Amino acid sequence: MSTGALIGVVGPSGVGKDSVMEALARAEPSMGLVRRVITRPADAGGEDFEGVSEEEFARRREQGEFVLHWPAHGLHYGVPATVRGRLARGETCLVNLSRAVLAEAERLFERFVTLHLTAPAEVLAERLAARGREDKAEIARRLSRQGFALPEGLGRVIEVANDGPLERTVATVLSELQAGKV
Ligand SMILES: Nc1ncnc2c1ncn2[C@@H]1O[C@H](COP(=O)(O)OP(=O)(O)O)[C@@H](O)[C@H]1O
Ligand SMILES: O=P(O)(O)OC[C@H]1O[C@H](OP(=O)(O)OP(=O)(O)O)[C@H](O)[C@@H]1O
Repeated sequence: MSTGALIGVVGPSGVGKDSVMEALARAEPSMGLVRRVITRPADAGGEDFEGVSEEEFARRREQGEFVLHWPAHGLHYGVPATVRGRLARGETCLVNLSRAVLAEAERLFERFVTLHLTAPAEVLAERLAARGREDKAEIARRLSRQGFALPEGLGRVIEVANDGPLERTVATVLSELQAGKV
């Protein structure tokens, strides 16, 4: 069996990373979602994640339980190393990443694809307000990162606008992935 591809989904806050990942997994049952470990209260809402304390996160990091980890928005995010077993069993996995770890992810995973989602600034602002997980100040901080570019020299990048219906984004992503025979 061939190794599964890891699809790292990136883009500015509010662009729809989690929504697109969930819709892709619904549309294509061979794709699985990676549940991240985050130092965020477990009942914050939004994506399905495992909420842990700072101490527990540090303990897991030191034990090598994360294959990737990074700080952002005053939180710590970790990708459980168990994703390696899933990929080895041929599963295609979707994971929400920071743009800052893409080069490292390419080095670590044999079949890595970046899915870069985009949307106009006013759409991001409207969506973050409607999502309601963060207060106004935190939304402003998140919006200020929207211009943050992808690192130079990445291998395989698929860029898709998520400014229309989710179904359209999903169809475009699936056809781009198939075109590249991921
Ligand atoms: N294509 C879309 N059309 C309309 N609303 C969307 C679309 N994609 C995402 N949303 C909404 O935008 C908000 C932010 O989406 P989310 O998936 O949390 O983005 P991100 O993970 O990139 O911050 C959510 O309330 C979600 O329901
Ligand atoms: O370095 P960046 O590419 O800007 O990404 C920073 C962080 O933002 C996102 O987090 P999260 O999903 O918690 O926030 P979001 O839903 O508001 O994007 C993403 O998953 C990273 O953890």
